[in-house]
Amino acid sequence: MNLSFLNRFSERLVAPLYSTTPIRSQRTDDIAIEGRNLNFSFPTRHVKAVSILRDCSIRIPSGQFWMLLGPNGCGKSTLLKILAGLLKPTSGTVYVKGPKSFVFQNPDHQVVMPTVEADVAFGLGKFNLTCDEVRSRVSRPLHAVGMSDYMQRSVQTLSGGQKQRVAIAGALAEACKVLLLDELTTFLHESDQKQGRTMTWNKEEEKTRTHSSF
Ligand SMILES: Nc1ncnc2c1ncn2[C@@H]1O[C@H](COP(=O)(O)OP(=O)(O)OP(=O)(O)O)[C@@H](O)[C@H]1O
Repeated sequence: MNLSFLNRFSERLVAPLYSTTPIRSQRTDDIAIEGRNLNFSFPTRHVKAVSILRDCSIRIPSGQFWMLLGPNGCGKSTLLKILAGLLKPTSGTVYVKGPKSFVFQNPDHQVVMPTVEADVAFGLGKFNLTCDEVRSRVSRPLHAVGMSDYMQRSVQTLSGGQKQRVAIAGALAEACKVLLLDELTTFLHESDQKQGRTMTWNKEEEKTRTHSSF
C-alpha cells in the first residue's frame, strides 16, 4: 500500500464549534496510532498467499483526524482492521491507544439490537454502570449524531445513513480514544460527512465536549 494516500485533514475541519477549552497543542510523543513495517497476506486456493500490505508504516498523533485515500482494493479496510485488532498482521507491530472503536463499512454488520437505544447501549454492558449512567451515555452521542428523536425506533426501519449514525453513536458511547471509521462516505450525505461531529469525553469534568458536527 502506498502511504502517499494518507492525508491529514486541515485543522480547520476539526476546529471545535462548542468546546469550552481550546484544542490542546499536539505533543509529538503523544501518539494515538502507530504501525511499523506491517505486512499482510491472504491465503488463496490458487497461490499460497496474496500480499495486500507490504512494509506499511503509519504514525498518527492524538487529537487529529486523518483519512486514508486510495483506489478500490488497495488495502485501506485491511489496514483499518489490523489497527482495530480484527485482523492479525503477518508481520510488523501495531500500537493503538485504547479504548478504541471501529465502525464497519456496512452498518448492518454492527447495528444488531432491536431498538436504537438498545443498540447504542449494547457496548456499555462491559462497564459497571448504573441505569442513569447508561441512559446518559446513550443520549449524548445520539444527540451528537442527530438521532435523539429515534431512540425508541426499530433499527430495521432506519435508512443506511441513519444506521451508520447509530453505529457511530455506539462507538462514541464507549468513550473511545481512537475512532476508526471504515468508509464513512458509504451512506452519509455529503453535507453530513463534511460537518462530521466528533466527541471527546472529559473524565475530570464528567462532560462530553462536542467538536464540530456530523
Ligand atoms: N478475506 C479475503 N480473502 C482474500 N482476499 C481478500 C479478503 N479481503 C480482502 N481481500 C482482498 O484484499 C485487497 C484489499 O482489500 P480491502 O478491502 O482492504 O481494500 P480497500 O482499499 O478497502 O477497497 P475499497 O476501497 O474497495 O473498499 C483486495 O484485493 C481484496 O480483494
